Amino acid sequence: MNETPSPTRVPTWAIVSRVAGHYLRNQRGTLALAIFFMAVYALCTAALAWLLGPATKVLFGAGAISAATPDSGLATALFGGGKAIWTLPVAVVVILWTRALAYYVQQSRMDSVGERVVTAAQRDMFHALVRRDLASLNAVHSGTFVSNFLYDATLMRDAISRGVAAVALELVQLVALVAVMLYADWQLMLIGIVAIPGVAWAMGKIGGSIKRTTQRNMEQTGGLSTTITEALDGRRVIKAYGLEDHVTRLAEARLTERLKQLVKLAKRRASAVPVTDVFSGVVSAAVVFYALYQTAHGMIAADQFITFMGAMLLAQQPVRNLSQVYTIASSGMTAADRVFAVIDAKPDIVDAGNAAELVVPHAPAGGGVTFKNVSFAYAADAAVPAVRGVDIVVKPGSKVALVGPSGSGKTTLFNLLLRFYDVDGGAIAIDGHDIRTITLASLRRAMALVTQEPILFDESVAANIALGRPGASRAEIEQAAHDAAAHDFIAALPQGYETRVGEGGLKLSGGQRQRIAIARAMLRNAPILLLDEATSALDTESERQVQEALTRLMKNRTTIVIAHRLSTVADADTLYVLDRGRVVESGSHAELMALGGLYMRLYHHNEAAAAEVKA
Ligand SMILES: Nc1ncnc2c1ncn2[C@@H]1O[C@H](COP(=O)(O)OP(=O)(O)OP(=O)(O)O)[C@@H](O)[C@H]1O
Repeated sequence: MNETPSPTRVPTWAIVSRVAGHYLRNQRGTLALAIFFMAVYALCTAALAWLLGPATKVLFGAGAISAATPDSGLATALFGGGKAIWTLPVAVVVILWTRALAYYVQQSRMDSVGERVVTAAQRDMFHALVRRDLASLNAVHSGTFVSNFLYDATLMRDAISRGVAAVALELVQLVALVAVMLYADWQLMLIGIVAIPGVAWAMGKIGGSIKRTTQRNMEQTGGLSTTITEALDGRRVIKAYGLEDHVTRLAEARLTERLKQLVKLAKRRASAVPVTDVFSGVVSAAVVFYALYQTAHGMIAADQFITFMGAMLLAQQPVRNLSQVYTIASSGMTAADRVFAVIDAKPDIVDAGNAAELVVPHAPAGGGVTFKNVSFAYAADAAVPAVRGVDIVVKPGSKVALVGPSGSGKTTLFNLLLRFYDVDGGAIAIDGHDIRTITLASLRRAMALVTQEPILFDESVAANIALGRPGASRAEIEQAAHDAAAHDFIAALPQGYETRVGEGGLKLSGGQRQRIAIARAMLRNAPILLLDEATSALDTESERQVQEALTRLMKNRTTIVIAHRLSTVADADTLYVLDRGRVVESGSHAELMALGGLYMRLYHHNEAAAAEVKA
């Protein structure tokens, strides 16, 4: 089973432009507000650096302030004439409070943008997921999808709310601080700029490594989700066979493997700040050296020097944060790539361009099904066709049974009729219409499928029945339940039709679940009924009740039934006996028994097994 749905396929710019164009587009207002407050935050930081000049003047006297300083007029107006003792502290408080408010607004807005983007992406993922072909759903383990949904989407959110937000915030701050540094001394500033290529190169290296480690980590998270879903889905078998230790070992192996990658990732991420510090340390030393040289030669005033150093020290934090942002963004890109891979997966089984809506009347007017020379092989086992040269005719209103040993192709024929897969050769038609020429929705509307293990969702009984025909009235739901011999037990449940059935319908017995599934099929009122071993998992009493319900359900409908217990289909109009993908015999029960072939052997084998069970 493929657990690696998406190696990195798309360039970074394409991912960024897709997030921006598709997901951030309708959040422009919030983004503009956040960016405005980021600018306010940055200006406040720059103002703090600038304030160091006047503060120096106050502390060291007027001689400390450079006459050439362009803002000395403003500084004098605000802080001159002894006012500084009041105005300077007030300015510090006002700037810090404004900065705090700006931080809160921009951060909360950006977080909400991140959450909205992720929810929109999850919505798109789910939409694409449920519309995928069965083949592609089968090819990826459900645990991987769970991890796409929860883990990858969260990394994507972090990249936006902590990554994009921080990039914008820190960049604006950096620009403002650079402006202060330039104003204080442009030559010193040039020395500072020398560090940028070095830091960028180092960050590129670290980011690339983080991307690769994140990719592996995501795959392992998918594997871990798989182990957890399997352990929960198989809980009954695990308990019955005492497999707790076995599955715990599996989970531990996954966790240990994942931990290794997480530790590696943590190391890569943590290396971003020190690497930046190494570069900025060298540059700071060079700046200090040159500044001291200038001071010694009377080329720079004390307030300029202090302002420059203040701005440079304040700039360390944005530079550090930017280096970390790169690591968060790298993970987010990898995650977004995987998320988009899920969203972009297009089903192969789609409506043909000129597909028509098929309306199938109930028998006897319609509902005839024909398989003509049908062949099909699953992609996983392309060399061995699952069915080949199959010819089956199901007349409207008749009951046809598909029988045969395990693996002979019975379920595959259902899969093909429902167009879960397309035939490789031959054709399937309903009332003479090739099913590839009609819309998928109308094709599937014409059929009701009742499976051996009915699928119930953790909703109310009424909601589960209503899935047969969304929008059905309460009276119609109850009528369907009556017809399925389910009304009495439903009425006896604690909240009647409003009782939740539990995960997978676990709060109900097998027979009860089956009758709810039959009620659902009753409500669907489809002209063609597909029964897949509908009674084989039940005890005698439940089977009798379900069988009665099924008999009512089959009235005026074409029925195709897969059966292992041949006694339940002895009354079928025609039985098709499959063996290794081919129809080897067909006819009524009596005809097939008279033939004395595979069917007769299977029948005797069945009878003997049933007698053994009774004994
Ligand atoms: N999703 C799949 N991918 C690959 N091979 C498959 C798949 N499903 C079924 N097969 C193969 O196709 C063949 C027919 O399987 P199918 O499920 O149609 O048999 P069946 O008659 O319904 O068996 P059973 O009575 O045991 O349910 C088998 O060899 C099986 O291994």
